[in-house]
Amino acid sequence: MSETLPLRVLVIDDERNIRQTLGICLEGFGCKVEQAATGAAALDALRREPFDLAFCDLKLGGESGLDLLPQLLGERPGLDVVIITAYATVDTAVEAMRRGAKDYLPKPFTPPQIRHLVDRARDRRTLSRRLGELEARLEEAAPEARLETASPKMQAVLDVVARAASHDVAVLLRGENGTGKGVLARALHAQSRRRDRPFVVVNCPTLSEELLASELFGHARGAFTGAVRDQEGRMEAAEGGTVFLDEIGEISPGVQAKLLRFLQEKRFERVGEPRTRTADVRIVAATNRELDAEVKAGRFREDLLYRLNVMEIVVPPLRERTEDILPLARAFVEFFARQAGRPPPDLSAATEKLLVGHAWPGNVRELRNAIERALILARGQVLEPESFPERIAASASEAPVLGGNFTADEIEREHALRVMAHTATMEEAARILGIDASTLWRKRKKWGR
Ligand SMILES: Nc1ncnc2c1ncn2[C@@H]1O[C@H](COP(=O)(O)OP(=O)(O)OP(=O)(O)O)[C@@H](O)[C@H]1O
Repeated sequence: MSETLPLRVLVIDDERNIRQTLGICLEGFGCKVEQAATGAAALDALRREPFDLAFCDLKLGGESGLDLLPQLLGERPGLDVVIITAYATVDTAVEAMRRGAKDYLPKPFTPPQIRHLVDRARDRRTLSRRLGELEARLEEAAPEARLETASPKMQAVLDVVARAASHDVAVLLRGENGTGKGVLARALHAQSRRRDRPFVVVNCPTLSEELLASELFGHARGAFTGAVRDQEGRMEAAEGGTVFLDEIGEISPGVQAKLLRFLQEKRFERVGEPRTRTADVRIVAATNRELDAEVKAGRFREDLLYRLNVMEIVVPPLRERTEDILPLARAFVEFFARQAGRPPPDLSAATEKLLVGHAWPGNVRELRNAIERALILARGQVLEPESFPERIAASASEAPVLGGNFTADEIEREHALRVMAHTATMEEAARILGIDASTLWRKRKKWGR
């Protein structure tokens, strides 16, 4: 597995000697170090680069490190600040902590003391990341992702994900709803050198244009109604990590332009603020649409598509990796049984046949929901087909298959329904089917859908 990103440390001291000694020592512990001799230089450096840790002298020539402290934190709220001083007294230590310092280092200091402070800063960073992950998992009550697969198609996808992880390029995941694009984006992050930094999800279509721009890039107080204070965006919050943009095909032209600039230059402005900021994040985007078609239709910028799909990964639908159905189903049974505090039931042979035979238009999400529901309904130690919804049971026994004993009309209906299951609009489905939307509309009425 690749190295993680080094801790970025800013040393703020007016004495060149101290800056250099501390710098050499920190570099020896694997940190990336920059130096600043004045408060203004320190603030400038913080604006340019998101540091993790700062060592700040209590006396900076005529300036006071204690007064500088709130300004440093105002610039980077997540920064860990350690105050250094030759004038150690309990009072200044308490005051420094009160103003937001994380630690206190009396001069003269020794390398083991510095190492201890660096380790503490690393631990804090890891803890806050893990807390974020746990909160996200609690919110979704999601089972552990199962990344083993017996399907050659899915294995090929996982291989590309592993390769993409070690190259810091933008990745576009394409696939139907519920195929696990979010799960793969998370896996990619976890295998990359950014894994100790945040993984942040932005669900694009749930927000209006203005709110999405503000969600991504932040806003200044008063930028729009309801913007009561300055707010950082998800790009800043994810500094050093990965931002997962779900349903990227849905974003408006205005946000497309902002995102393109960000991908080109890593620069952006908060909504309503002239100042240009930078953020170092990897973008992973996902879509269930044919973005090439969206480009042709003039709804999606071609230059943005080429920035997003430096690597493109197509995630196969569950019906094209039937080998995965039962292992996933068993993993979900275990998870939901554990949640309910009961022993996991077995799948009967009839249930296994049913699950493997269903087309799963909603993919892994549909399978997960079906198992969750079945566990609520089934009391016994074996899950039988009766605990599954009618449409799943029916599709296993009756779904027409190519080359089977079915009329062309039945095959057409099945094909059209499956296409409609993974398209956002009737127009899109009609385009794929090669008919016009009004014809599809009439056919649907005839089929009772
Ligand atoms: N390999 C896997 N192991 C365990 N759970 C999975 C796996 N793949 C998908 N899931 C589960 O299936 C559901 C859908 O996954 P996910 O949200 O990643 O799909 P998606 O393709 O991003 O869907 P959408 O396009 O609708 O956002 C989630 O509940 C997720 O936990």
